[in-house]
Amino acid sequence: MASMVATDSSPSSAAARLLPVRLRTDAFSLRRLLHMGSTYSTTFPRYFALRPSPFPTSPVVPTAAMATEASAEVIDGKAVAKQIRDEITDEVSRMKEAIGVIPGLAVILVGDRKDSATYVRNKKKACESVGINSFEVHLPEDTTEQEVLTHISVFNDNPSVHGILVQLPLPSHMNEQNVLNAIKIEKDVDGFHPLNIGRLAMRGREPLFVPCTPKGCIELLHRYGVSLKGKRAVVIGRSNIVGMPAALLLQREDATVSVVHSRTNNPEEITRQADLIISAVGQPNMVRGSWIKPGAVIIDVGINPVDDINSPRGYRLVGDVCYEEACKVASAITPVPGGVGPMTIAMLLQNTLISAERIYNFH
Ligand SMILES: Nc1nc(=O)c2c([nH]1)NC[C@@H]1CN(c3ccc(C(=O)N[C@@H](CCC(=O)O)C(=O)O)cc3)C=[N+]21
Repeated sequence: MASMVATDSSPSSAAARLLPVRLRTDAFSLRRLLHMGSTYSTTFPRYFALRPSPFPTSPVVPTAAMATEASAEVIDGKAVAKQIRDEITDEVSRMKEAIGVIPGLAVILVGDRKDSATYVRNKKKACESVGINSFEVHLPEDTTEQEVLTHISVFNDNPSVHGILVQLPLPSHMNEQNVLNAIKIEKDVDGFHPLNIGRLAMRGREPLFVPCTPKGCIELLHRYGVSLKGKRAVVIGRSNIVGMPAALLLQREDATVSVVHSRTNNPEEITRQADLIISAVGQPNMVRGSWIKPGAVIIDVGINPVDDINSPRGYRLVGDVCYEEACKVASAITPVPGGVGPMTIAMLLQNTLISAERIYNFH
C-alpha cells in the first residue's frame, strides 16, 4: 500500500493519470494478465484485502487452493464515468469562457416505458452535472411519426442544440429508420445514422460519432490498460446499436473479431477462445464460467431485470454473464450495474461536447 501512495504523489504520465487510482501502480497489469493467461498474479494486494487470512499476524503465502478461488479485477465503470464527467465539466467551462458557447443535448422520448423514462432522467441529470444544456420532449404513446419528425426538424435547426437523441425503442407504429434518418448527421450523437456506421466500417474513414455503448466499452479497456492488438475478441450479439458497432470498433483496435449470435453453432466453444468477450444479448446469466478462457477480460453490456423479492424495487439488474462463475475465471470483468451503463451516458456527454466543438471549430 505504501508504494501506491508514493506513486500517486509522484508525477505520472498522461496515460497513468487517466487510470483509476488503484491501477496507477501498474497501468499494464491487465495487459500482462492477458498475455499470461493468469487470473491472479498482479492482484495480490486486493486479493488479501478481500480475503483476510484467518491468522492475521502470520504472513500469508498464496497456495494453489487460493489460486482456484482467485477473483477477477472489477472494472469500475461508475468510477471511470465519473472521471470522464469531470474532464467534460472542465472542457465545457473552458469552451464557455473562450467563445461563450454551451453544448446542448436534445432528447426525444415517446411513450411511457418506465425504463426509458429512467434512462432519459439519468441523461438529463448527467447533462446538468457537467454544465451541458438539456432539452427534453416527452410525447404520448399515440404520437404520429410525422409529429416526431417535426420535433427533430426543429432541433436540427436550433443552433443551441448540438446533439439529438431519440430514445429507443420507439412505439411499434413508428418506423425507426425514418425517424433516425431525419436526424442531421452533424447532430447524431448516438452515432446510429447509416452514414456514420458506414464510415465506422471502412478503413481510412472516420465517423462523426461513435455509438455511445461500444465507445464506452473500448474507453474502459483503454483506461484499464488492456491492449487489444492481435487479441482474439468475441462479441456476443449483433444488434445495430451495440454488437455490430462494437465488432467494428474492435477491428479498428487491431483485434481479431468473431461475432457470436442466436444462430451460431456451438457459441460456447467459440467464446472460450476469446481473450476479450463483449456480451450484448439481453439474456440474464447466459455466459457461464465454462464459456470463458482463464484470464480473459469480460465486458458485460447486458442490463437485465430479474425478479428479486428481497430488493425494494421487486427486481434487481444482472448482466448477460454469470458474474459469480465468471469472476473466478476471468482476469477482469465489468459489474452490472456499475459497469458499461454509466459509461454509455458519459460517452453521450462526450459526443455532445465533440459535436459543439466541431460546429464552432473549437479545439
Ligand atoms: N437512442 C438511444 N440511445 C441509448 O443510448 C439508449 C437508448 N436509446 N435506449 C435504451 C438504451 C439503454 N441505455 C442505458 C444507459 C445507461 C444505463 C445505466 O446507467 N445503467 C445503470 C443502472 C441504472 C439502474 O440502476 O436502473 C448501470 O448499469 O449501472 C443503462 C442503459 C441507453 N440506451
